[in-house]
Parts: sequence; structure tokens; C-alpha cells
Amino acid sequence: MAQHESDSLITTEVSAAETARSEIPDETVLRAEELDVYYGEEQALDDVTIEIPDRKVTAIIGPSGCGKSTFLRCINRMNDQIPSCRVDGSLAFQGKDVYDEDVDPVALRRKIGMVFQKPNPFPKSIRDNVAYGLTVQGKTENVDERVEESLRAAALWDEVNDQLDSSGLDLSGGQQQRLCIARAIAPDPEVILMDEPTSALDPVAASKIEDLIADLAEEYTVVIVTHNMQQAARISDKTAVFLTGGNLVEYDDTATIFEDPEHDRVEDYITGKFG
Ligand SMILES: Nc1ncnc2c1ncn2[C@@H]1O[C@H](COP(=O)(O)OP(=O)(O)OP(=O)(O)O)[C@@H](O)[C@H]1O
Repeated sequence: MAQHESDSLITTEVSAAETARSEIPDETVLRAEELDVYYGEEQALDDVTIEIPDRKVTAIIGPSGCGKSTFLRCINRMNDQIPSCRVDGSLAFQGKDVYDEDVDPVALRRKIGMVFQKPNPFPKSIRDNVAYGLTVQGKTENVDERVEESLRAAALWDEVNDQLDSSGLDLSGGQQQRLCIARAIAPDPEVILMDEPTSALDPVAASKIEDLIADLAEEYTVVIVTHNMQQAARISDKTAVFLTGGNLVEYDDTATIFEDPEHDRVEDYITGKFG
């Protein structure tokens, strides 16, 4: 057991939404087993085994270069686009290995959407940004309804409902990020992956996204990479700590990770001794 002087390393205030979620028993939706990832000769993830629960928020934290983004990108096979990348072990979504030959990565990414660090709307109207995934699938029915639902779910509808034909690029950074979240929601995913979604935003915009994540977790599984430990402590139910070498060193309820971690190395990281 790690020794520490204070009762708590980082305050883990529990929101009403988190309390409600904590009462729902964990049901695994994503399971990585002995996952190794290499870029050429370099190993980025080493023997990662983890079960991520459905409709909860799981935070991935750890120092720069420890493989957080690599892990996230494995989940919806975004790493396929990196020619030097090789994946060993298994990664199952709803019990089916996402690396099986019969899995269509494009269909997988509709079920497992992704939001990036820098908001990246298309140079299209707000409506077309949100409808993009539906249009690509050839869906033409109820598109406006789905656009509205997605914008409402992304807490953006009230701000943009009178300007749906304006360019997504004319929105503020925080609004653009919520537009990207609406775009990820529109194809009706099960999981939303977020790679440092607030790090390019001002504190007010970041706080809106944090509130939104709590709402999203009622319907979706959220896996979020963050460098901000207070953010992980505030919004997540589970926290996975990756350390240098691509090892998942500790994974537990967020309160346990921040208040009573098992490993000294995790405590050192959380208390800012390195990283
Ligand atoms: N496209 C790539 N080609 C080669 N090596 C890569 C590539 N992407 C990542 N890596 C290497 O894999 C390791 C893990 O990188 P990754 O980006 O997953 O870490 P991270 O924890 O997300 O880092 P950060 O917090 O800085 O974003 C690093 O050593 C990195 O240099």
C-alpha cells in the first residue's frame, strides 16, 4: 500500500450524476487482453489488460509518451491508418474482437466515435457537420430530427438552432468541440473516445464539456484521455494509470486511484513527483 501524508491526494468530489452511475453495476463493454502495440521496432503498449464498463466514464492518465493515445486509437482501429503500427493480443467490443478479419473499421467507428484534442469541424455548415456520418451511410430519412437530437445531446442546440446553415468553422472553440461531439453522436454510437478534448479550450468552455460528459455517460460509454488529473478526478468513474513503457500500472475506481493508490509509482505520478 502506498504511504501518503494527506488523506486524499486530489479531491474527488462526487457529482449527483456520478453517484447515480455508481449505483449501476459494471458491465464490460470493452475488454483488452494482453494488448501489445508496436510502431516499427518501438513498443508503445506492453501487455495491457483492462475491462471498461458500459455507460460509465473511464479516464486514461499518465505521462507524455506512455501510450494513452495509442490505446484509445486501438479501440476503434484508428491506428490502422499508421502503416508502421502492429497490434498483438485481443481487444473486444461487446465480446467481438475488433481486429477480426470480418470487422469493417468504418462501421466500427460509427459504433465507437472519437473526439480529438483540437476541434476539427469540416468546412461545412453546422447541419452538414452533424449529418455527415448519416450522409456517408446514405441515410436520408429523419436527418433533421437526428441533427437536432445530436445537437441537443451535445448541449449546443440552444446556441445554434437559428444558424444551422452557417459554417461550423465560425463557431467558438468550445462550440466547435461540442459540434464535433454532436457529429460523433449522430450515427448513434455506443462508445465515445475523447483524446484530451478540453486541453485546447479556455476554462469556461472546458467546464461545459466536462458537464456534457456527465450527461453523455447516461447513454454512452466515455473513455477519455486527459493530462489534467483534477479533470479525471472530477468526471470519471474509473481511472487507468499508464506509465512509461506503455504499461497499465493501476486501474480502479477513480476515488481509489486518487485517494489510496496501490502503487508508489502511481502516487508519485499523481502527486506530481514526475510526469
Ligand atoms: N505514428 C507514430 N509513429 C511512430 N511512433 C509513434 C506514433 N505515435 C506514437 N508513437 C510513439 O508511441 C509512444 C506512445 O505514444 P502516444 O502518443 O500513444 O503516447 P501518449 O501517452 O498519448 O502521449 P501524449 O500524452 O504526449 O499525447 C511514444 O513513444 C510515441 O513516440
